[in-house]
Amino acid sequence: MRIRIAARGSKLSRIQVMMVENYLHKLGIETEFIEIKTKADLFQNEPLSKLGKGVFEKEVNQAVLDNKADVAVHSMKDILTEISENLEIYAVLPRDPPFDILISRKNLFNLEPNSIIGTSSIRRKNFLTFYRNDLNIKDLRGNIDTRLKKYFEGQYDGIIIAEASIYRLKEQVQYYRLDPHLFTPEANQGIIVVIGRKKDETIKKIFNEINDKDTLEIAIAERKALSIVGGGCHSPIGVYFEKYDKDFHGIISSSFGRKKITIEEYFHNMTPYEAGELLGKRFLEEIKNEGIIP
Ligand SMILES: NCc1[nH]cc(CCC(=O)O)c1CC(=O)O
Repeated sequence: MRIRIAARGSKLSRIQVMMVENYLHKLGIETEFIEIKTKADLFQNEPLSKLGKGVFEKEVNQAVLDNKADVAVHSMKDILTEISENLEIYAVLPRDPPFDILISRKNLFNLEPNSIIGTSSIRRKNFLTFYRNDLNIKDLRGNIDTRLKKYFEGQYDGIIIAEASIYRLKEQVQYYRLDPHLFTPEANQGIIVVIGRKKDETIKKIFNEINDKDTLEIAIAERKALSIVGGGCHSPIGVYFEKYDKDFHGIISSSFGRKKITIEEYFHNMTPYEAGELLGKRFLEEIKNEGIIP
């Protein structure tokens, strides 16, 4: 048995594939890596907002649909919009650190005024300006290793990225973890997902053994909450769920100029769909009450 795995060729993407391969090799299954170039790789200097939807995953998933590969491996937060009806989620790996981090020599509240902070995420920009409207936010694009290089070269006083990236690349750098109540991560951040063809029962079964059930439930709750509030890929709204035994704990938050709306709640005896839906609905109610949406 040999499984062909499609993914992007960036350093982070290759490591993510190796993490999936480790599980397969333990089951005695051989693997083959198939590198796919996506829009995000071909236009590394363009702002993501200009490239449109599906920049990280479209071509990778297409390789699976075309039977050039058996499965696709992605950062799950890059596939928050609906996937093709002929594809489905086969498995998720246990979640890596889900938080955002500030890579800097000073923490968020000790940075000098006018410090140059790099991020291209609208969610991160909005949270940053909510806490510190005296900072100088500069765009920061490229693969994670490119972004780190720009920081080490001194182009920025700090950059904000996902902790999972540093964890997977095993980079040694000083950083500060951003509290999920203050800086709520993007839905599904830190989760690696394997996607395959709907009808391929043999391969689906193998990944069923690898799947981390709690992580999948958390991922579903976060996706459900985001779909209720109408956010897609790279939404300005952060969503974060944790699971304790049978209970879910959820945070949803977004900054609107000088205002920040954050809802936090525990959900007892509920499915991830129900918990996600309730959290999303409470957030919508709140932004209506606050006059943010009519
Ligand atoms: N948008 C790019 C992207 N997609 C996934 C990750 C991090 C890894 C993960 O969340 O699994 C990153 C980098 C970042 O947000 O800093």
